[in-house]
Amino acid sequence: MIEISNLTFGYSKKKTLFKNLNLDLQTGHIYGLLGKNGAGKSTLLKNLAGLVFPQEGLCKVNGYDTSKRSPRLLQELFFIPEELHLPAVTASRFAESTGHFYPKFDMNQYYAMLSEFNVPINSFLNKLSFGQQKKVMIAFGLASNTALLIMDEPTNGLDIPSKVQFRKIMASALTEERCMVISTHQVRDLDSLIDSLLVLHQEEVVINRSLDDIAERIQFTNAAQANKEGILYIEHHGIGINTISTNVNGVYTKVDMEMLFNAVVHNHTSIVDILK
Ligand SMILES: Nc1ncnc2c1ncn2[C@@H]1O[C@H](COP(=O)(O)OP(=O)(O)OP(=O)(O)O)[C@@H](O)[C@H]1O
Repeated sequence: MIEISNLTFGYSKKKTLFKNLNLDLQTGHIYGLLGKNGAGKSTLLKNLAGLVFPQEGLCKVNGYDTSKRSPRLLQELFFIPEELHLPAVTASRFAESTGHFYPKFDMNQYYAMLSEFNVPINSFLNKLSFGQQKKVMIAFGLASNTALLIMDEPTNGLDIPSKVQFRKIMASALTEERCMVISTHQVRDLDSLIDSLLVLHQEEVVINRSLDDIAERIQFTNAAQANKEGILYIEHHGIGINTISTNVNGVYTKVDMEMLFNAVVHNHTSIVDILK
């Protein structure tokens, strides 16, 4: 559904953020996009949403070039940016005036999610707290039932109970026809939500793998349980040492996304190579 080929982009010609970046994403998945501050996560999402245009290469969603911003594409794509500037209308009025741009928009689903998130539907959106505004947009984006839903830092501003609700609501809204891409630095917020991990590092997507694929190739254990010859990365914590090692015995361990991300950004190319 998403095909990015040889994407080169920079806000100025001199400094590129991506160079010949390639990426293929499929429907039926929730992808988590990780990268250091300034790696270009938001910019990559904006290329996908057709809000900025490649200098070179092509970004396609459902076969449409996103830079052309065709109505047929835009009705199947919803982007929730990190910062919101919502109008002075109620959540109900907003849906009545905007929902019809999305042919599969479901008003009942929208109200059900707002109720689950406990957001007042009769207050002006611009008077709601940042977290409440985020919840309205998340509910609207999910209820739009677009084939592609892109969220930039959706959990920013959500309190702990709302993050739990967010994960629950997201998981229930995924279908085989939808693709969701979420960027965050709050790696823990993605736990038990995403099924595939993308890591953007040094102008490229260096990891694009399902968590199952990752667990098949590498193991996350403490030092005592690690396959000593296969240790690829270690991290000291208060009471011991955690390791990433090659999976030689076929035992699946839970993927520690934070540790994997740390390993990648510290340039442990052997891990990237194993996950290629
Ligand atoms: N509109 C813009 N004009 C010029 N430079 C920009 C613009 N937007 C972003 N940048 C620059 O592009 C780089 C990547 O920014 P981007 O926001 O995509 O990174 P990010 O990975 O989302 O960062 P963060 O994790 O801090 O949100 C940064 O160096 C930023 O200063």
